[in-house]
Amino acid sequence: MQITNMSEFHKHIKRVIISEEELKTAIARTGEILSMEYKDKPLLLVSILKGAFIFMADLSRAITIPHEIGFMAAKSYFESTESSGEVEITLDLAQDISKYHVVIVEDIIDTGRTLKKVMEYLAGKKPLSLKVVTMLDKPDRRLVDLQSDYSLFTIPDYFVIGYGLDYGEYYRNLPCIAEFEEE
Ligand SMILES: O=P(O)(O)OC[C@H]1O[C@H](OP(=O)(O)OP(=O)(O)O)[C@H](O)[C@@H]1O
Ligand code: HPA
Ligand SMILES: [Mg+2]
Repeated sequence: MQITNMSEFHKHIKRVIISEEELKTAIARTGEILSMEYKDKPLLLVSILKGAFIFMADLSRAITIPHEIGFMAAKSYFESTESSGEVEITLDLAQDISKYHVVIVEDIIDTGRTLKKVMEYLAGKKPLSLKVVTMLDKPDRRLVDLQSDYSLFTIPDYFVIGYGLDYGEYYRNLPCIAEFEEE
């Protein structure tokens, strides 16, 4: 799929679910909480690309204590609103994480498959501790029994786009979270 004109682009944006202002407020509050929780500890934020890139950039700037950042990439959704069921890790971390308290930064937990795979992988590298912060949690679609430690918004079973989240690689640049309109 390629979207090259604005009417095609807008046609798939059904309605705003979470506004830019609501996101900003929630991220600022989460930054404060993490800054207190990890004070005087070696903190490493690990973002799961691509979806978490905008949340990661905002959250890192909302955290006022010293910390490092790292990136992994995982993919299981292609041109579909359904998970393919196969999570592929396409980019590995560059750091040795054994001397860090690691916080995984995710954009969304949906079926939970991506997070499960990433958590198992990172736990095997024996960090000092391992927690998860997710911008969005969609518990109705969970297929794997896991929860995040910090969750900014719980959403119903809608396929959502914006603020890093895509459909077919588009819509990551929307400044809010919107419901995707299939056709
Ligand atoms: O809980 P799950 O059902 O596993 O879904 C959550 C994952 O799916 C999306 O990634 P995607 O595969 O779309 O890759 P992307 O981040 O590059 O868009 C999203 O960014 C999460 O990482
Ligand atoms: O609702 C969603 N939107 C975009 N990407 C996703 N990956 C899992 N769930 C979603
Ligand atoms: Mg995606």
